[in-house]
Amino acid sequence: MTTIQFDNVWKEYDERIVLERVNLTLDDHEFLVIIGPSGVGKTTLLRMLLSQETPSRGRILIDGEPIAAEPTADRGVVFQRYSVFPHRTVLGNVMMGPQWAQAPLLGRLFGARRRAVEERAMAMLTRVGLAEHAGKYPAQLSGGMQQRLALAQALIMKPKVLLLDEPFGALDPGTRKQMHQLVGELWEENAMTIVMVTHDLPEAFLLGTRVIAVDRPRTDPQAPERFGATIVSDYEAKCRIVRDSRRFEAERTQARLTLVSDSFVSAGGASAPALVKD
Ligand SMILES: Nc1ncnc2c1ncn2[C@@H]1O[C@H](COP(=O)(O)OP(=O)(O)OP(=O)(O)O)[C@@H](O)[C@H]1O
Repeated sequence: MTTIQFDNVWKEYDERIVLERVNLTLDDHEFLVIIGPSGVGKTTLLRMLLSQETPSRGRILIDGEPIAAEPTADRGVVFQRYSVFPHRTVLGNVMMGPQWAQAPLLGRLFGARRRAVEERAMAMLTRVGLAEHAGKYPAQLSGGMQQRLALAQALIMKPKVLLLDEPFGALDPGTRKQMHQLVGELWEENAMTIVMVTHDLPEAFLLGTRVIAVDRPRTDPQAPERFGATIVSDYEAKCRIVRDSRRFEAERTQARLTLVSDSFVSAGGASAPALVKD
């Protein structure tokens, strides 16, 4: 269960007001999409949700508590340009987060603990369709594959909130469509809250349960820094019945996955891949 609240949030850089009076309450398992003109402050909103920036005024609450001052593992992020590490293999990239979480000094695990993380990472790579590329380096992958890797890297940390900053902006239309499908499925399966920035309106309404437009409602041509942007429109992008039926479908899929993996364990005595679709 994750709720997010922006309570009269402002962001100023020196004399310049970028965002003002941002008030927003997000329900659990929402897929919020932020749209708006270039330079208006969309990424700044995401960066505040990651604790990479702090509000100049107001506060942000997650599950009713003030947001942590530092970035934490329960908030994952995928950027437009690849946030993966070029000198690590695909598998190495996905294993990195859990290894640092469990071994904060060395960033490396050994023995059974390493094998357990490797198994989880392989299951995640299977889920995003990259298992057969586990030994490759990011430069050997296409743009869409690199974004799937970035998603796997974020999701293995089981974030409560996933932040997506124009994650499909650099992809061709076909790959984009596949990524829409994948992100929609992962959102349902992982029961997390997603906040995504995009410039693509159809994409916003296809994926979002809620879409907000951010813009400057007033401007002073003599002093453009005087007024900031805020939420100027707020659309419920999917009616309750569509959301409920999608959730029902996801729960059915999850139940099938559990069944498949249980029968695999009892039949073979070995551990099953965590996520295998029938
Ligand atoms: N660290 C910073 N110091 C000063 N100004 C900044 C800083 N970070 C962002 N800004 C300014 O804040 C404004 C909003 O930037 P932001 O990147 O959030 O916009 P955006 O809506 O995401 O833009 P785009 O759609 O082009 O990515 C910009 O004018 C930018 O120059």
